[in-house]
Formats: sequence, C-alpha cells, structure tokens
Amino acid sequence: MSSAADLRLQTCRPQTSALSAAEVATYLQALPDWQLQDGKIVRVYTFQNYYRTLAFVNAIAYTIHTEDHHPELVITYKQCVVKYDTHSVNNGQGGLSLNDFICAAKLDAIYAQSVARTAS
Ligand SMILES: C[C@H](O)[C@H](O)[C@H]1CNC2=NC(N)=NC(=O)C2=N1
Repeated sequence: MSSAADLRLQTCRPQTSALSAAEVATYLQALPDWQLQDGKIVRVYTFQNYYRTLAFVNAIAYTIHTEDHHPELVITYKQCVVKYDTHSVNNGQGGLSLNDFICAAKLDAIYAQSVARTAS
C-alpha cells in the first residue's frame, strides 16, 4: 500500500498503461481529499482570499513543470480546483496513471505547508 508520503517522494515517468480500478481505489484511500470525477482525480483547495489562491498556484508551478505533468486548474476567488489525468495511457485515449497520484500527493504537501504558514 502506497501512503501519501510514499507517493510524494516518487518522480513522474512516461506512462503507457492505465491503473486498474482497484489500483485507483487504493491510491484514493491514501489521498482522501481527492475524488474520482469523469475519469480524472479532482481536489478543491480552499483559501482565505484571491491573493492566497494565486500564491498557491505560483507555489505549485515549479513542481508541475519539473514533473512535466500539468493539471487542469480552475481558479476562483477562494478556490483552486485541480484535475489530473494522463493523456498517454489507454493508447492515447487517456486515463489515470501513477503520475496523477504522485503529483496529487506533492500538491497536497505544498498546500499543507502554505496553510500552516498562513493559519493565524
Ligand atoms: C511528454 C509529456 O510528458 C506529456 O505530454 C505530458 C505533459 N503533461 C501532461 N499533463 C497531464 N496532466 N497529463 C499528461 O498526460 C501529460 N503529458
């Protein structure tokens, strides 16, 4: 069983095979704030205001770039909705791969740090 801590220490690699439904369920247990939605994993991150929402987006940019795995981001005043899937699996039709869960765990760690720093 991969914990969130195990996942965030891994690095994205090119993926051609999608995870099975059972594997997806197992990884979602490790990342309880993420949900399966229309074949993607989705998390809503919440913030105090627009500035902090944008600060989070800037904080995750480096990880997104270095992992070369790019989420769909929907940014509103106090929310950033993050959606991940992998285009290259299922013969290019898309699906979920380990990369999606690695990045989800990395983004969760960045969020936990940013909320801890701005708590009061
Ligand atoms: C070659 C390169 O790794 C791929 O095109 C990457 C780029 N970023 C990506 N981002 C996401 N979210 N899914 C992908 O399948 C994907 N593929």
